[in-house]
Amino acid sequence: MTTAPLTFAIPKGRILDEALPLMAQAGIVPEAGFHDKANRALSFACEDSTIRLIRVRAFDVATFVAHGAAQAGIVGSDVIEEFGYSDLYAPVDLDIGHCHLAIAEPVDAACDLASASHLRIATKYPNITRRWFEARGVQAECVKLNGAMELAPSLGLASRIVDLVSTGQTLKDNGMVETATILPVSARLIVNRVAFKTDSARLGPLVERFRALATHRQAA
Ligand SMILES: Nc1ncnc2c1ncn2[C@@H]1O[C@H](COP(=O)(O)OP(=O)(O)OP(=O)(O)O)[C@@H](O)[C@H]1O
Ligand SMILES: O=P(O)(O)OC[C@H]1O[C@H](OP(=O)(O)OP(=O)(O)O)[C@H](O)[C@@H]1O
Repeated sequence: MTTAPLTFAIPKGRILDEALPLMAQAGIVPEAGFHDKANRALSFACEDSTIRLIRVRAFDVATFVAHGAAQAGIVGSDVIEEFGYSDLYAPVDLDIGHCHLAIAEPVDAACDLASASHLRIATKYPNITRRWFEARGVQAECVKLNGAMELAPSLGLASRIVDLVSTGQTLKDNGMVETATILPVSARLIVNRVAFKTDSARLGPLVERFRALATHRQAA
């Protein structure tokens, strides 16, 4: 009987450049076609034929793995927190993809965050945002956007945004200032909990390889 390859999900964009060298050290090396920008394929064989890669949007990495369509993957802790999938196990902080989730407002914001009881906030992270404000007695009405959050205040869509910040350049270039940090973010190895039990022979060593690499990076 031939066993199906393990499906390993990775995000298309930012994390990928940092994740690929780490994956290679853990024995996951995609076929050459993966690096061809003109290639529209979404699923790729690996040098190790027991693993195949799928390249999907960051939020979808968590969904594929939580539902068992992929058995493991790499995703930001922001995405893990936002979904809160109980079927996801995130055993290793990979120490890559560092940024943070923050509240930001226009430099000349009219209303004071401390005295507000209700706020309209543009974000890709409505669950994290609602929870954070609720814990501080503020009702957050979230307008879900998928990008370009920084435009929302100047166009009257929301008074604040909750978005990822890395260098702070995007906020600066759009006349905004960070007022609070909600969550530090880094990329994690994620595994489907059921698969981790039923396919421990393959997933156990894979997790251990990434764990050893992360420990080594953090010690360096
Ligand atoms: N400056 C940053 N801005 C956004 N995300 C960052 C940044 N630095 C690290 N990240 C991480 O990268 C992840 C986004 O990954 P990536 O860009 O691969 O997603 P994507 O699939 O291209 O996103 P989208 O679905 O928004 O198009 C975030 O979830 C976060 O964990
Ligand atoms: O602090 P900085 O270094 O400027 O990075 C932060 C920006 O990066 C992300 O956007 P991204 O470039 O991923 O595009 P997006 O708007 O499509 O999410 C994020 O949403 C911010 O807009």
